Amino acid sequence: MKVTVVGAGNVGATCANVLAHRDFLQEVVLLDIKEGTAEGKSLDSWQQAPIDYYSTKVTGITNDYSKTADSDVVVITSGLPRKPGMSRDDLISTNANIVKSVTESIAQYSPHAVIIVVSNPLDVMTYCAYLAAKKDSKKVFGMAGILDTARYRAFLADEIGCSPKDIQAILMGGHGDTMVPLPRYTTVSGIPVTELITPDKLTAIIQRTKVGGGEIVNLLGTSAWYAPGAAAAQMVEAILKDEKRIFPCCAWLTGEYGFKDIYLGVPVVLGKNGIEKIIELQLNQEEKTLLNESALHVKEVMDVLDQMKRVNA
Ligand SMILES: NC(=O)C1=CN([C@@H]2O[C@H](COP(=O)(O)OP(=O)(O)OC[C@H]3O[C@@H](n4cnc5c(N)ncnc54)[C@H](O)[C@@H]3O)[C@@H](O)[C@H]2O)C=CC1
Ligand SMILES: O=C([O-])CC(=O)C(=O)O
Repeated sequence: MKVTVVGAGNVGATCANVLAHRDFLQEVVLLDIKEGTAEGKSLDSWQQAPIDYYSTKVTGITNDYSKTADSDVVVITSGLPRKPGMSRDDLISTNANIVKSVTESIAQYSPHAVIIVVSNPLDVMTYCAYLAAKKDSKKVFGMAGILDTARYRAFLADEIGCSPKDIQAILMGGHGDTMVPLPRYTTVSGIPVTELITPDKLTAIIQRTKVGGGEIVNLLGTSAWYAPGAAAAQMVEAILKDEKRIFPCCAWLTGEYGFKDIYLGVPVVLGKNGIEKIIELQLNQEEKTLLNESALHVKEVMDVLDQMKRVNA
């Protein structure tokens, strides 16, 4: 089994390193456009192997896509991260060019690969990769929901005073400040979260989750990478081990939840074929309204991408 991670920056290198630690892959290729970056981080990862006991070697490559040939899964993390004061949407023009050209190269050498997009603005970059890959949408999807629910779960664990392992949650919508955490579908080892936390505290945690990416950008001057890299690796593992895990992922909708022709975060089953099923929850009116607002925002930014394509055509 072969995995390629494109972009050996903070998120991509973390993802490759987490995959190496999982120790189930024959090959992980880490590719970057910047000479030496992928090679250096791969070497560092291999020198960690005797300490942390794994045998999966990451191979670093500068921009030679022939070395990525026949990958089973490709994770695209190439692109600019935002800086304080920026929104994810501000990255659209630079990152759309990068994601389009990377996806075309990947499609040429690994026509059957499942593609997981991480670059921002996530929902629209996933759409961009889908257009460039020209393949079944069940094999082109985005990572955001695992990260966003992980933040929500971590904040809840702090507040409740329990292990984050025991918090199950789902969250939907775009990967932006309009995302929709779902307290009705949040439990702590089966106990409804509302029995363990006051409504005010829960509302504050939902709000903090929505701007969780920005909180880290303001602290670091760039965006997060440990949790995002691990989240993408978790998706890779679910696919290659055919685990049928249920995660919130950014998926192409064809009528689910009343939406068509849009990439949006929804619960899916992940297995060897990529997205094997989109799960449709019975949302209440308030949840539907929030999801509609989020979808409207994503659609607006998708329209910007379509407009850019027309100008560049
Ligand atoms: N979906 C999500 O939840 C998250 C998304 N992100 C996004 O992931 C992306 C990467 O973030 P970081 O790793 O922190 O950025 P980074 O700047 O550390 O790394 C990006 C890497 O992409 C490389 N790159 C640029 N153009 C390339 C090309 N054409 N081909 C190959 N490599 C290329 C750069 O040389 C750099 O090493 C950003 O767009 C960021 O906003 C970050 C965190 C979470
Ligand atoms: O906030 C950002 O720009 C990066 C990202 O998507 C996240 O960490 O959620």
